[in-house]
Amino acid sequence: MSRKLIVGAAQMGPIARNESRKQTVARMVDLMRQAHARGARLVVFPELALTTFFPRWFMQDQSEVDAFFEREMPGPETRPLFEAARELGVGFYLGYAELAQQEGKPRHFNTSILVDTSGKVVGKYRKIHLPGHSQHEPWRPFQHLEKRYFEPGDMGFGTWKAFGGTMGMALCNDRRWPETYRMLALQGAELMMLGYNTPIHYPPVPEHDHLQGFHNHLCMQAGAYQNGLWVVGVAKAGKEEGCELLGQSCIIAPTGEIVAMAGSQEDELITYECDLDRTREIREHIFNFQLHRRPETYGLITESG
Ligand SMILES: NC(=O)N[C@@H](C(=O)O)c1ccc(O)cc1
Repeated sequence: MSRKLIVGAAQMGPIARNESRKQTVARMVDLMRQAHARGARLVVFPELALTTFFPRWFMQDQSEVDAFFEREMPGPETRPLFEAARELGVGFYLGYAELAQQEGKPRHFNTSILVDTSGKVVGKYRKIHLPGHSQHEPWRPFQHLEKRYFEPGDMGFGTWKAFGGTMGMALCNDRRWPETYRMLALQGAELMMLGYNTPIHYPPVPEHDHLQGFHNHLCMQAGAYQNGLWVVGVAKAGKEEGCELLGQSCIIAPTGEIVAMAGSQEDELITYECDLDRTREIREHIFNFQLHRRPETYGLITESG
């Protein structure tokens, strides 16, 4: 199998609170068709791609919260994505809010799945680094209640053999933590897929608002280079329910170079032919883990506190 994989980063523009799953999924299938026309075999969608970014609202009624969650995947409204994968031979990464039943209890996760070109789910990841807060903070112009509506992922960081390589998944805030990339690279990841929803306005430290775009690329470019992997970072962008979300979706080579970037705040597909063998330029040389890492000195990193 070829080690060259044309990957699409399917940035999405705003999703209104009252937009139905059916409408959103139709937008996504359209992006998959564009990807197919450009020869892509894998499309990466944003985090929580099926609905508006609901953690911006404080809700006390759990049924109101649960309306943003998927109880099955695929379900009736998301099935067209899986059918399109099969029809077009285009797999996808999808971020969504997952309501699972584990040992008879409801569990809420911020989840991504990897679906192959036959429409089969081959991997699942549950977001580990949940940002924000868990209580209503009325002083904020909008909330960021991920810590209220989700629990931290319970599956760890994983990789999957698919699309001719070793694929890793992460979600949004995970990209700011170097451990994310290293955990994936140590498991052989050659390409990391990551969807994000990043408000430009950061209420606790507004003097950093103008740095959102810089910090977004800074951490993903560093993560790609220091771990010798491709990074595909995909935004839900634009002014969503009055809240400005960062765009700048991008594909980053293992050298840390941005090789493709979205230029709009709307639904926009960017593609690039990623040669998975290019990971070797880094991993067999400057960051040859076997030769140069000194894990015996890194113990503090895994101690809590
Ligand atoms: N969906 C996310 O994980 N978003 C976070 C991020 O981009 O790291 C984020 C950004 C700004 C905040 O005020 C809170 C959280």
